Amino acid sequence: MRIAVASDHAGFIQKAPIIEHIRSLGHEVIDLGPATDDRVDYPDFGDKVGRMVARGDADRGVVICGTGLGIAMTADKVPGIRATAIQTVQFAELCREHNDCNVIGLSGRFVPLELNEQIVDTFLTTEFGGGRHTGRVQKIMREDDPSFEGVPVDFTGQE
Ligand SMILES: O=C(CO)[C@H](O)[C@H](O)[C@H](O)COP(=O)(O)O
Repeated sequence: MRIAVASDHAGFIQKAPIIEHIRSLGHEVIDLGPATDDRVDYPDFGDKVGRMVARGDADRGVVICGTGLGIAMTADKVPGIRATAIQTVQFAELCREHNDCNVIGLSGRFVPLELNEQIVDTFLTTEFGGGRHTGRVQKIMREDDPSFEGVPVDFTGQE
């Protein structure tokens, strides 16, 4: 697969080893920066990865900031992206199996590299489960999203 990767200054320390790790698994990596650990704004980099995955120029994305939260929030704003911050291997598995997550946010400050590498392994090897999850994922994406496939949305209880 082609994997887009980016960070901010707080995630920068883990970006190179995570890229190396992803390449060692046989994937192609597109490094969307930054090139140094100078202070930057994480939304600029979350957005770049989200757009690249949404365009289909990358299959999945990995974004790294201090917590993994803000950079994942930003990627998730791009239509077609289902991004979330992940801190455990089990959540990495479930975000793929249940949510067809295509971008994960990692914490460069609070989660050790070894655990983040295991999270990435799981994120890249777990397939979407389909079945009962398909319609739910469609409801996440709403009608104006390019990946919406026409499943009727029933937001029960919605005003
Ligand atoms: O975690 C983050 C956003 O969710 C960022 O990486 C930073 O840790 C956070 O914005 C704090 O930035 P700082 O300039 O390093 O204090």
